[in-house]
Amino acid sequence: MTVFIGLLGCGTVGSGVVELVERRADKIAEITGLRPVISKILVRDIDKPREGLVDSSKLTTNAHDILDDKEIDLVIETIGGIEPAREYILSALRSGKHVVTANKDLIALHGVEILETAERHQVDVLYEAAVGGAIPLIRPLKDSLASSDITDLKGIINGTTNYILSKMTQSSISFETALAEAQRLGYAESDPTSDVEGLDAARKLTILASIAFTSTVQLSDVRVQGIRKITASDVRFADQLGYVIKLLAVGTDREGRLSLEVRPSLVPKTHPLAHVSESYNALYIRGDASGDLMFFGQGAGSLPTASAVVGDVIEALRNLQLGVSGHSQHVYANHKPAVPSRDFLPYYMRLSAQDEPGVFAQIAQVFGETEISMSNVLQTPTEDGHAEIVVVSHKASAEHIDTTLKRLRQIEQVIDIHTVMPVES
Ligand SMILES: NC(=O)C1=CN([C@@H]2O[C@H](COP(=O)(O)OP(=O)(O)OC[C@H]3O[C@@H](n4cnc5c(N)ncnc54)[C@H](OP(=O)(O)O)[C@@H]3O)[C@@H](O)[C@H]2O)C=CC1
Ligand SMILES: N[C@@H](CC=O)C(=O)O
Ligand code: NA
Repeated sequence: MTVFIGLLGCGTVGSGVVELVERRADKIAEITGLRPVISKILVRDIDKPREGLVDSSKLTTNAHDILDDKEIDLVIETIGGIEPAREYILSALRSGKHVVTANKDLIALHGVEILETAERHQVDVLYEAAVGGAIPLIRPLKDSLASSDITDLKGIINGTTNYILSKMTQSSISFETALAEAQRLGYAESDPTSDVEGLDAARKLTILASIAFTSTVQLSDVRVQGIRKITASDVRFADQLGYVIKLLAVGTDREGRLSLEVRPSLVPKTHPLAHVSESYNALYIRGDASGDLMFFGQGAGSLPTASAVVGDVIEALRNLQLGVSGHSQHVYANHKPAVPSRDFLPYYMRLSAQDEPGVFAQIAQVFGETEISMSNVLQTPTEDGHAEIVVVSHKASAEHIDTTLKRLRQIEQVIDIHTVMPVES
């Protein structure tokens, strides 16, 4: 039997989905007993040249051609953003169509509304592609690992920033050139600000943390810092000190209190996360029974993301065939409070100061008075007669570091504190 599919959006991910559904149709029919056929494809610009297997006779610019088509049982959404994707998905669910989406913005912000609508209409809504591209994360957390209390999530969940930081480290190319390349390769969001500012990773962490910590996590629970302020100097200093810089997403559940953060961090070159390069993502998960696990794979790009989308299509078809649709989603009733992290970590600080006798002594005095010991110090003169100073502290709380930074800013000869990042051990 054939199941007709409507595809909303046919860009980087959507065109990969067209290719993969075509390529895997026989196998999917063999696995599920149902043959998927993409019968209509919604795009914004019908005249745009399209490569690959996209059949132009299936294209439409009218969403109703798909949403009102009674023959279509499943809708795949790869438009991105909030509207009109939200309205199209809700409309599809209300008409009894199953939905597969790669849209983390939407699931992070309107997940509860979408999951509850799907539940009411007894249809599936699946979103494995929304986090970590090809890496199975949502399903393992929802099913295989539900036997454990998950206490820690830590990883690299944005391909664009990881690509930029890897290129700045390995090839010394500029931030702007690396970002342009990530856009050309289809890793970046249509507005790459959300990648660079850490918002894309924060949305993904919201989704992961909701499932891992069985709580309705909100995007506002996540403290977010992106990589915009990281310069070639930071990359160079980190390298000299034996680290690489990575944008990490970190979530912990400590007796029902959640700490959720996305922030650039120094990772020792010997740490497994240091070797996760370019568009690859990786996530550590710690559970009380499972112990530590690490998931690794391609977190962005056309076919890797399409592989997760088509994996969800297979699950939806299987559920349809077994008559068990509408039971895949979970909405968590409780909301665990979000609190600042209490973890003690070493910190990296880069500041510039007047290159004068006695300035370094004043800086060292502040560290002494605020009782934070320094484990490493680098100082280099700059061309404009200033000094660039890097201090790596011993372990301290974020609050304690803030007090030290305030005191450092009061030193007249301290011009600016450019970068402050925790250091992973
Ligand atoms: N790129 C990646 O690596 C990954 C992306 N995602 C998510 O997948 C989704 C799609 O991303 P991506 O494929 O990169 O995005 P693209 O910008 O490449 O593609 C978007 C597609 O949607 C169509 N579209 C946009 N707005 C409208 C509209 N208002 N009405 C109809 N069609 C519209 C575009 O039409 P047209 O072709 O005519 O311009 C295009 O075909 C996003 O939610 C993204 O976050 C998730 C994981 C990885
Ligand atoms: N822009 C995202 C795409 C995948 O989710 C990223 O860079 O990771
Ligand atoms: Na995934």
